[in-house]
Amino acid sequence: MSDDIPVIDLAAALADDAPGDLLATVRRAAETIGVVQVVYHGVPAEVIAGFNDGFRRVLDLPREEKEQLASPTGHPYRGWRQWPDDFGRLELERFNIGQYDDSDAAEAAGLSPEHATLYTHANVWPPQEPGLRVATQRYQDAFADVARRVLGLYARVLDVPAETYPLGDDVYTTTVVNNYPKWPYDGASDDEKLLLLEHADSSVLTVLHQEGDYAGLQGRRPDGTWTSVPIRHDALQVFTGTLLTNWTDGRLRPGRHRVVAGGTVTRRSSAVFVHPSLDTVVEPLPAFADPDGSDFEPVSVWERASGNVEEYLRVFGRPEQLAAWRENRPYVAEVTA
Ligand SMILES: O=C(O)CCC(=O)C(=O)O
Ligand SMILES: [Fe+2]
Repeated sequence: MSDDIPVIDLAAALADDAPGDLLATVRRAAETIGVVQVVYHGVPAEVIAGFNDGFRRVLDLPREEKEQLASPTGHPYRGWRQWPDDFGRLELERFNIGQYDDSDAAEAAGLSPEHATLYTHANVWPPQEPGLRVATQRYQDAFADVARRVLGLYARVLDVPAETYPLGDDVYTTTVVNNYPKWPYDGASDDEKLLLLEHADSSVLTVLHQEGDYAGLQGRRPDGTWTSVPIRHDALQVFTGTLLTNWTDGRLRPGRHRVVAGGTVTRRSSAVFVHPSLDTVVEPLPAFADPDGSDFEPVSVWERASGNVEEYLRVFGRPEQLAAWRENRPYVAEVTA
């Protein structure tokens, strides 16, 4: 049953005469499961296809060619990377893209020299796909715009002014393409075939696009059970991240999700994680703050972003990966199958 992850006509929900039951549905989802699908989201089909088709061709390249697309300095959030499980079996293949190509580009876009250091490790662009850089820029901007409009909708359904969430124009975004392998091990339960473990994103909102022939993405209901997000070619999935939960003092729930293996073709997804500008400190906004205090600690977007790589490697880093990062060289995981 997927009624708890509603499909929302975003244009209708943002219209002056939006039906009350549609707004009530949005509100219920935002206050419980923290995931909605949006249709009529306004992102042109060619923007989505330009990005996804390009990355599909990249991820379909022979492994020897993809190895050349790993970050030359071992940065875990730049370029191509594979994740084996503890048995060396491929769980996930990813391509990560930073918002700016390098620190010069970040400064040219108006970031302070300190903030521009986030981009010291440059993006990797596959020479096989010369159009991908521009296609990615369009995709990331269009998805950030969807996040802005969904935030406006979430203000509307909670009856607070549209500008309540100070996302601003200078958002901080990160982008990832996920490629999940076909699962050759039959008969396993969902818990035994997790390709991406349960988590909530640390964004304000994440806007995702999924492709494949099975509903591998699942959202966690408040009672702890799971519900799948059906594949709809016209829909984008929007997850509430922990920063929005903090801003609303817990009122809007983080969309906890995971990915289960299945299907007969490679499942692909791509996500744009949308955050406020790097100089924002996120804490409950006046519209939501409880005068008796909050359980939420202030979060500095800059401290989070700048500590991200070390934190990731501390939790998930394999010894060879850590060594590569310390020695400023590419890391390519050993994969057995
Ligand atoms: O592949 C998906 O549908 C989800 C990906 C995801 O949760 C993530 O990249 O954070
Ligand atoms: Fe996620």
